[in-house]
Formats: sequence, C-alpha cells, structure tokens
Amino acid sequence: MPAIIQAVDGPVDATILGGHPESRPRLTAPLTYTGSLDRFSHFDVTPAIGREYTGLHIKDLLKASDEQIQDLALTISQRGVVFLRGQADVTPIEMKDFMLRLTEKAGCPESSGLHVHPLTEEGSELGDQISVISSAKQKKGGGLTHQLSDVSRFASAGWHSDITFEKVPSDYAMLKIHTLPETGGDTLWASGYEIYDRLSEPMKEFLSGLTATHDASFFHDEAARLGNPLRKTPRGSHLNQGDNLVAVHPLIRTNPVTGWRSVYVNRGFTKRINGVTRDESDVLLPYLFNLVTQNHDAQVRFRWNQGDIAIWDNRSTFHCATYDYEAARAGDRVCSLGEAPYLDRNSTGRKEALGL
Ligand SMILES: O=C(O)CCC(=O)C(=O)O
Ligand SMILES: [Fe+2]
Repeated sequence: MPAIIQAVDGPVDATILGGHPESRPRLTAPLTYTGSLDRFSHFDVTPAIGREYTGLHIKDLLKASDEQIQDLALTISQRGVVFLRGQADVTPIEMKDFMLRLTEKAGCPESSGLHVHPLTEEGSELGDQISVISSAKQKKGGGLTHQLSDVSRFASAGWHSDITFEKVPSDYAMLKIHTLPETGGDTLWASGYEIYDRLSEPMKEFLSGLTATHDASFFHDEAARLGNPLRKTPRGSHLNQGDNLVAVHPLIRTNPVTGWRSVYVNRGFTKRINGVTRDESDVLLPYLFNLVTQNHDAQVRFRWNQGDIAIWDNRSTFHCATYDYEAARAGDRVCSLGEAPYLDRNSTGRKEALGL
C-alpha cells in the first residue's frame, strides 16, 4: 500500500502547476489495486466510464479494512463513477461517515473535510454537510439548469463538476436517490480523462499551460431570492470561506489517486480561460464543453432504482441530471473535499498510462 505523507511547505516545484501549500494531497504515488473487491460481482458499464456492483454495501464497507476502502477509492477514480445498487437502508449519517473514511484513505489533505454548500440553510434538518437534491426545490427556479434569466434550455446545459468555484473543490461525491418517478430522472456522467485523450498532442500541450476561472457568483442572487444568507464560514476547508465564490484552477488537472490527467473545465461554472484573449476563450471553452456533450461514447447514463447510490470522482468527471419527469424525485448528497487542483507535468493521460 503506498505511503501517505503529510503536506509540506516548500519551494514551488517547477513540474507542478497550481496547488496550494495548505492543501496538498498526502499520496506520494498513485494507489495500486490489491484485488480486495474482486469477489463482488460487477461490470464496467461502458469502456470509458462507470462500474456497477451488486452485493457491495455501504453498511459493510463502514466496517471494511483500509485496503478495501483504498481499492474502492482507486476504482472510483479510475472508472470515474461507481454504482451501488440496493442501499435503501443507508442513513445520511452513515453516508457522511463513509465519505470521510473514503476521502481520508484516498489521501486528502488534513485541512479538507466534507463540504457545506454555500446555499445550505442554517439548522437544516439533516445537518450542514448533506445537500438535499429535490425536484420541488428545482421547480422554485435557480440552480444550473433552472436559472430564471434568458439562458439555454438545452438539456445539456446542466453538465458540471461539483463546486469547482471553491478554492479547494471536491474529490468525491455520493448521491443516494430515495424518491423517484416511475420513469425518467436518469443521471449522466462523462469522463474527463477521455476528453483529455481526445485532444491532439499540440492542443494537450497548449492547454496544459493554462488556468481557467470558475465562478458561482449567481448563488448570491439565488441566496437573496430564497431569503437565506450565503454560508461565509468555512465550507469544509479554511481555504473555502467568505463570499467570493470564484476560483482559478489549472485547465488540465492530475488526479493524485490514478496519476492521470483530466480536462478540468465545466459548462456550469467555468467562465474564462486565462492568459488568452476573451475571443480565444469564447472559442475554446465551448469547444471543450462540446467534447463532453457531443461524445456519448465518453458518457454513461444511469437509470436509478429507489435506494441506489452513485459515488463519483469530481476531479475527473462531469455529470448532468435529466429533468424529463413531473413526479417528485429526491435524494441526499455528500461531497468531500480533496486537494487544491494541480497539474503534475510528469503525469500522462489515461490511455498512455494504460498503454491503450
Ligand atoms: O439529480 C441528479 O441526478 C444529480 C444532481 C447533482 O448534480 C449532484 O448530486 O451533484
Ligand atoms: Fe452535481
């Protein structure tokens, strides 16, 4: 099992773009798989992304060995998203306990905990670190896909990675859907590794030197409209506080758990590529978003049953909800924080690393 080191302050490494001395991953090298999950029945949903398990239960994983938790973290990070069927009995508290263990065993910085969404109401029933995903809330307007202003109505407008507007964004997220319509409400994920691999070599090289600005200032308007103040106290990390919901991250990011590069800009929150002209940014960003939405062979679509859980790696995937139903749909989400995003110039894409 690879060693986990403490974050150290030191001179900025020329091979690293981005990062933050107070939010470095504790892994010295990518994790290696030990085989501890092989006995659980599973299949890869598509070649690019997704693995579904049956018989693997969060309740058992809460008592599992560190080795199994690390194997699961690596599997989620390699496959992008993992689906666990039949988890109806898992409580929001167990979801939080499990996510804390997962992020810790995956080497998150000591300063990273569970995220508190800036729009979470004080004293909310399930606690600060649970986001309630609900169609009733969506219908009130706001959010990425239900903005009240004159914006795109394409279903693909909702593609995003979670909370990339934070200085220290999410490593993993877990969503459990407990209420769902008879049909509809599927969720889609896409692989950021695959999107990186589809770029030409000169484009990879060019984009690898750039950063992008992620901005969720629209949450200020939403907080005012909903009448609950924005959360300004630390949101899972001391680096995520105050009312500035803007962050600059490398455009290409290395995932410390796999060692692979991913494109790290998303339709929901990324507003500007830095260091190029506005016009160049306005051409490049939609091109990168289109790579996600128009390549369905980089995506996986999950049809939920009541009580299913999905766990994904927000550093290297994008996802999008589907609003094609009228009946109630609801679930609970827990989002853990990883490291401040960085690019390790010595890292490669997934295909190169796997010799594909
Ligand atoms: O409702 C969904 O299918 C996904 C919601 C979402 O974006 C999330 O849980 O992060
Ligand atoms: Fe999300």
